[in-house]
Amino acid sequence: MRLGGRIAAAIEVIEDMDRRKRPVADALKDWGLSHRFAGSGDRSAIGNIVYDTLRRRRSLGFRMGQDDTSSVVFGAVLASGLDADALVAALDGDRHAPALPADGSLARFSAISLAEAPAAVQADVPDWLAGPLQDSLGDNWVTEAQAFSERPPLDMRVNTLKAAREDVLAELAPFDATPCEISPVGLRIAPIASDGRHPNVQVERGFQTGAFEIQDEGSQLAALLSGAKPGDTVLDACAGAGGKTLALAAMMKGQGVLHAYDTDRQRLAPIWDRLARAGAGNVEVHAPRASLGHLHGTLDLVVADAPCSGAGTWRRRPDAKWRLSAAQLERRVAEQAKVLAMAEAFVRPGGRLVYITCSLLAQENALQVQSFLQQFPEFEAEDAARIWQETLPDSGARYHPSAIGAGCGLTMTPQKTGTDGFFFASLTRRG
Ligand SMILES: C[S@@+](CC[C@H](N)C(=O)[O-])C[C@H]1O[C@@H](n2cnc3c(N)ncnc32)[C@H](O)[C@@H]1O
Repeated sequence: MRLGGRIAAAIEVIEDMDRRKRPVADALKDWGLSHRFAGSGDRSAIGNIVYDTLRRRRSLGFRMGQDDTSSVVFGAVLASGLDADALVAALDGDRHAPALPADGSLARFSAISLAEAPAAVQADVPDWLAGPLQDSLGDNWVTEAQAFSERPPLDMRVNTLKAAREDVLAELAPFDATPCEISPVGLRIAPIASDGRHPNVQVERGFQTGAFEIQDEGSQLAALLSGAKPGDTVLDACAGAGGKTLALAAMMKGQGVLHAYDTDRQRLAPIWDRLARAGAGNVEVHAPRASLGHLHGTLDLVVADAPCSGAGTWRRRPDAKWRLSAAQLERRVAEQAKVLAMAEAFVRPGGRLVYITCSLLAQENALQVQSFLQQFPEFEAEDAARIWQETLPDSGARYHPSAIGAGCGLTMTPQKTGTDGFFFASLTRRG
């Protein structure tokens, strides 16, 4: 396919996503199924155009002077480094190319400065999120939000139950993997450049044999900060597909008991295969509706990796940024309060409740913790800065906890820690 066909395909995918109000990954998958002639190079190029467009949908519309889907897709192609003349030349004679945007918008794109745009446009977020993001991220919120519009790296967590980081690093050397800057068990492959795509590391021997998992560095750090250790009794109260469960199991080195629970059997389903592959032998998975009453008041550590807006993952799921509504956010906040109220009952006196979200919104994070502490005064927040320093002593000055927002919790962001956005708080039951 030539560039014109790829642009036309990207427009088709985004229009399908908008019309059917569904995740972009589904729209892309369907496009692939109904266009089997497209090769893998075309598919990744189209995917990149689609995701680049969604990450910067508003600012691209501003720079083009119009925000219809075709214009913003053309904007994303220009933003990738092709100038307007080269773009026009590349489409010349291509019968699959869509019509060029209205006169002047290609020229306007490079002439106009984004600094002239309203803050929410510069930040590439819906208007209603400007206030909550400013309240959550402070004066620097536009720069913070812009970092969520960058392409993300591919991060992996080495499973120390099965392998050492150097061994996996050697296996992934052909893909230019490097050690993560903060996580001592993390490896990173840089964000996709131009038309390329990340390697399918899941077909590598190390993945198949459980030596590593795909997991964002922020998620790895949140698990490490929880401080689970060999011999502990732990509950992963929102285990989902087991991303944190696997990380906690590795920290516990097979000693102690790790209970994994989730209310959604569909989400929990992959956990069995993943645990087997990882060699995590000390995990007891509890099916939805199982009674965990016998564990009340007994556990050293309860991890509540709560359902949330997912705002911290906008680099990877930019479509979610535009779908999120104030009503949905309110629902997530209510669910989190419910999860915390469920989870606290399992913590023994002196034990800890660790609260994690992949969000940066204060309503889901610090304010949620404050409201919990008011309702359950037998808990107190630990100093998150101290936990960061003790857990990650080699994380360097750039990642000094004061830069990450210490207090009742820590917020990691692409801008501050080079990770997805994550919030972490540790609450101790007095006793
Ligand atoms: C952020 S996801 C968990 C991700 C998972 N811990 C991981 O690292 O892969 C949140 C999970 O909470 C679950 N959940 C929602 N409400 C719950 C509740 N009241 N009790 C337990 N789990 C709940 C959801 O089904 C979802 O799987």
